[in-house]
Amino acid sequence: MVAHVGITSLSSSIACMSRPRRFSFIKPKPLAMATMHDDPIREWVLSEGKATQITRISSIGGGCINLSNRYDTDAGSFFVKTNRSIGPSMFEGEALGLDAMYKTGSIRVPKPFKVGVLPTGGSYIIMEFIEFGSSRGNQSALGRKLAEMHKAGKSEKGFGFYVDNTIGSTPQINTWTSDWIQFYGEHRLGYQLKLARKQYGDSTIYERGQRLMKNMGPLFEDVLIEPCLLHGDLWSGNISSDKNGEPVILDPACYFSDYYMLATEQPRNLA
Ligand SMILES: Nc1ncnc2c1ncn2[C@@H]1O[C@H](COP(=O)(O)OP(=O)(O)OP(=O)(O)O)[C@@H](O)[C@H]1O
Repeated sequence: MVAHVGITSLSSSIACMSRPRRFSFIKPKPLAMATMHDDPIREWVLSEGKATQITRISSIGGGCINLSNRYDTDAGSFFVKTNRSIGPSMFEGEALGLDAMYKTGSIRVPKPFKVGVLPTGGSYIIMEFIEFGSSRGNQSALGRKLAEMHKAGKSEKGFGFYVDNTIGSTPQINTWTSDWIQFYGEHRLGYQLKLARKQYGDSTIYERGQRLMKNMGPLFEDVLIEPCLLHGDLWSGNISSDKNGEPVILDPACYFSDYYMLATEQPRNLA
């Protein structure tokens, strides 16, 4: 089983794993009660989503950070996440990640459709709704499909991503960097060490980390590391399967890096 064990998302992962999935139904508002511009989600579904009618909106549990809803319409179903307090940049990062993975034509991911701002504050993302199967699917198929994605998702800009995104709710810095050691040292290890020092006020681990960063170079002397597209937050809660048992991955924090970081978040020779 591929498991994400990054520092930032471990505690939120545990909290999320223990959450039961909950479904409840919300009666869609009749048109007269919600004018189109009051509700950009409804507006998108009834225009670019090509629906003429929303038949049901049901809430989906499972996530920790956002509210999730399924919109059933006469043009199929849509999956919608909203966050009442955070601006659109978190969902923009998610949409760019989903789009990058979708375009590799390898593993199944929901196609992102729209990100926007809610008139009452906060933001939303609309994407393809995927009907999940009952199991987590075939794990060797998952491994093969991920490898296909890594092969297909290449970067011409080096290590990083088009935007900074978030892992859980922690910012993830993706500044394009041509050298992997520099990228990993500065934007992954170094950034996390700074957060740990700020949050816990203990500089011992920070100083040890700085020493490690300075001495990483020789460990990778003869290793060729090519940037490839990573999901970036691949823990069991972000892996599922569709009705046909095909693996599906969700809720990414994508960036281009060493594919070995997929499983361990540790550089290969230090694991
Ligand atoms: N495209 C989709 N189609 C159908 N159901 C989905 C889809 N994406 C996610 N889900 C379901 O909704 C739940 C919540 O989604 P997700 O994990 O993306 O929310 P989140 O609040 O952003 O999560 P987290 O707190 O883990 O970052 C998932 O556990 C999954 O069951």
